[in-house]
Amino acid sequence: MRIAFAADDENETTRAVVAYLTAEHELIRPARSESWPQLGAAVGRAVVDGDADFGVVMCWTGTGTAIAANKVPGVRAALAWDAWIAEGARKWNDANVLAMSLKRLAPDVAVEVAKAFLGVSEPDPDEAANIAQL
Ligand SMILES: O=C(CO)[C@H](O)[C@H](O)COP(=O)(O)O
Repeated sequence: MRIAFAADDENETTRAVVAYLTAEHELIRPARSESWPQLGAAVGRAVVDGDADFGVVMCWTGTGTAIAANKVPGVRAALAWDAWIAEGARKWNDANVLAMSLKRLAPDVAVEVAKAFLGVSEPDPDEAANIAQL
């Protein structure tokens, strides 16, 4: 899949996520900046515009990039810190952008979270009515 990715800092965790996305998906970098509001918005726009299937954003907490992405109409960005939360965000919320903390997730956990998020092909149809209200 085409994954739009941005992070406002680089460390072992972001490098592990980039390596995974590059190996398993097509990595798209819609913006290079250290401004987390701009990065979150750029990834959100890439998803909504159809340039990417999903987005992954990372900042120190994950929250700022999630908020910035969610300001783009049509984006449903979810902050996730473990695989269950990430999988649930896709299944039950049809999230289209994953946000993670690059400071609090170990590299292997961040990759596991991204894999769980991107591993769900379709949201749960039982949630369709709820998702439609978002
Ligand atoms: O987690 C973040 C936003 O939620 C940022 O990564 C953190 O606040 C650092 O930002 P800056 O480099 O602009 O000081």
